[in-house]
Amino acid sequence: MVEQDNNPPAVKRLAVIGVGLIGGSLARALRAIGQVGEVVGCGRNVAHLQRGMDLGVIDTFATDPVEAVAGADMVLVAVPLSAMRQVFAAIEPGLGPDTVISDVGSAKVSVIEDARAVLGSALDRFVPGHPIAGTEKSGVEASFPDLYRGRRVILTPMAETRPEALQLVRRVWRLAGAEVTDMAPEHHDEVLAATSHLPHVLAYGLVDTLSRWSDRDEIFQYAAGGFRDFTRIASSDPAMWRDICLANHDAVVVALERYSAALATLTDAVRERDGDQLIACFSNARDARQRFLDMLER
Ligand SMILES: NC(=O)C1=CN([C@@H]2O[C@H](COP(=O)(O)OP(=O)(O)OC[C@H]3O[C@@H](n4cnc5c(N)ncnc54)[C@H](O)[C@@H]3O)[C@@H](O)[C@H]2O)C=CC1
Ligand SMILES: O=C(O)C(=O)Cc1ccc(O)cc1
Repeated sequence: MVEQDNNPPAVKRLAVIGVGLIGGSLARALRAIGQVGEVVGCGRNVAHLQRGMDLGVIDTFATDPVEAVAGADMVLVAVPLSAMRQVFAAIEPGLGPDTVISDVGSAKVSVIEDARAVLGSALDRFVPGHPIAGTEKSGVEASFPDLYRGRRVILTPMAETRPEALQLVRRVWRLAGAEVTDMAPEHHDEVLAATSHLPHVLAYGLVDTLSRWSDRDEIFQYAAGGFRDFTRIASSDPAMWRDICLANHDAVVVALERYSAALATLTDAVRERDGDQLIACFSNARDARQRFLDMLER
């Protein structure tokens, strides 16, 4: 049943800076339930913004960030991590005294540093956020309204974040169907380095290595479903993942080093034909993955 009533929408005017997979999906989710009055898109590419209008994701657009955020009660910054600081600086002069600003960046410490550097007096209305939902696809065409349904969103509020700003952002993500959790930004970056950033680097590393194994792509012809499952995320946007590795470098290096040590131990076990150690590793991994799947179903 679509939730629709005569109450005013949660957000009267939403400005989405960066109308791609993530920003476009939140706009679609709120529109689908009548919880946004108007969506203004902002980006650098007019053809992409026009596509967002044609798809019904945004109502209107502006390429000037100040124009885009004028009169908005909420601004969602959904651009690559390397563009965050420049976008915050560009929107700052257009923000109203009560405009709430949030972002969706995959690393949080770096985004908070960017906001602190340029958001000025609007910093107390900035709510750093990260939806743990996405796909390997990019762009507004890939956006869909149910992306956040049943998924988690992590908010990493700062000491100065106003409670009413946090409340609005929390409400918006809940309306989109997400389960919202608060977390310290440093902890967020460590956890996501392990569960998201490391697997992406591993998938890219595996496919890159195999593609160089032979000068043709011959070995891929013999890959089974497991290879496809393991490497889906290597189809993700390389520039986005470069940005994530650079923004969260300390935690990603720690995760990679821990994984490398575990891989060295596994290599020894295979070399020494230590079947017991292989069984111990594989069984523990299978049990842990089952617990993970059970958690998803709860
Ligand atoms: N793709 C995913 O699965 C997830 C991505 N994220 C984060 O969300 C953010 C956006 O990612 P996606 O939506 O996947 O990317 P996307 O490529 O689909 O969309 C990004 C949009 O930002 C625009 N853009 C780039 N630079 C800009 C600038 N300087 N000013 C205005 N617009 C600009 C692009 O033209 C594009 O429309 C990234 O920070 C990423 O780390 C978070 C969760 C999941
Ligand atoms: O495609 C997938 O499975 C993902 O893992 C998507 C994703 C990418 C980046 C994030 O910060 C969060 C989720």
